[in-house]
Amino acid sequence: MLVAKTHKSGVVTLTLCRAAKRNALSGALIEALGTRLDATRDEDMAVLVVRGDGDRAFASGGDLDELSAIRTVEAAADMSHRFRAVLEKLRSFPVPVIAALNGDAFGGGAELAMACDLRIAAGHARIGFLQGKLAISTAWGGGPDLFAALGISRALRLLGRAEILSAPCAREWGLLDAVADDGQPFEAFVDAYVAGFSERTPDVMRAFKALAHAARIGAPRDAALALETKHFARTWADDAHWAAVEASLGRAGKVQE
Ligand SMILES: C[C@@H](C(=O)O)C(=O)SCCNC(=O)CCNC(=O)[C@H](O)C(C)(C)COP(=O)(O)OP(=O)(O)OC[C@H]1O[C@@H](n2cnc3c(N)ncnc32)[C@H](O)[C@@H]1OP(=O)(O)O
Repeated sequence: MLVAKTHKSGVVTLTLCRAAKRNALSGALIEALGTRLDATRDEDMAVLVVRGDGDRAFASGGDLDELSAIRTVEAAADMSHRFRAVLEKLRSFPVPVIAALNGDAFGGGAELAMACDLRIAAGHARIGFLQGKLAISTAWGGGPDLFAALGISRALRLLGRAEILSAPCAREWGLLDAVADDGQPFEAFVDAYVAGFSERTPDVMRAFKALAHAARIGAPRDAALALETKHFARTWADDAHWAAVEASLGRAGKVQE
């Protein structure tokens, strides 16, 4: 199995299972990820976590052995479209997607991390857009994502110098949202971070993700506002809202007089 799926209280986790090759993104692995995402999107969950197996790599990039068979402009463009289409499934996934970097995210692996809404990492993890070193540019939407996340100068610096950032440095730059403390087991760190989201109702997390996606794609303001009203009205009228109001007023379970 190339992509394993586990469930835990409002959280679905997809794990890239190719640790022996440092979770290098082969065509089969990317296809398996796309299939898993399609089969998962309608499930009842607050958040999706994507991680790599093992502790060396989240994903070491495109599978350099396999991709070396691609030699023409047309075949390269086709590969770019096919792989990007799978990463788009993460960008438009109906609930927030958290990349949990158990290890390094390099090249296409960094693009995969950027396709997620949030990134958290083990202390030893590194992130690097190494494409320039291989005399290629980004291919799967990671370039635009990086410029949106870091601004022009920092993104160009990372790409142009093929710099590798340590997790603490990436955290400082805002590329990572959280980094595990020294000695903190990675699973416990991920669980603790994710718990802050999984306490929310799946509907509310879908609403927040819709707004996040609108922001990512630069949706016109009118469209973003229409989305906001649609989701707000639906969540407002939902029983979960009134139960939460009662609980916050300390009236949970009391009979109304
Ligand atoms: C194509 C492009 C794109 O954007 O599309 C990119 O991704 S450009 C970026 C491409 N990525 C990279 O340049 C990073 C390449 N990988 C690494 O730097 C390293 O493997 C680390 C990720 C730091 C892990 O180092 P570590 O010492 O733990 O493992 P290692 O280097 O011995 O690798 C273990 C096994 O995984 C394989 N392996 C590692 N990365 C691979 C990759 N990207 N494609 C295909 N195989 C890969 C190695 O050949 C080796 O296979 P055997 O055990 O059979 O010998």
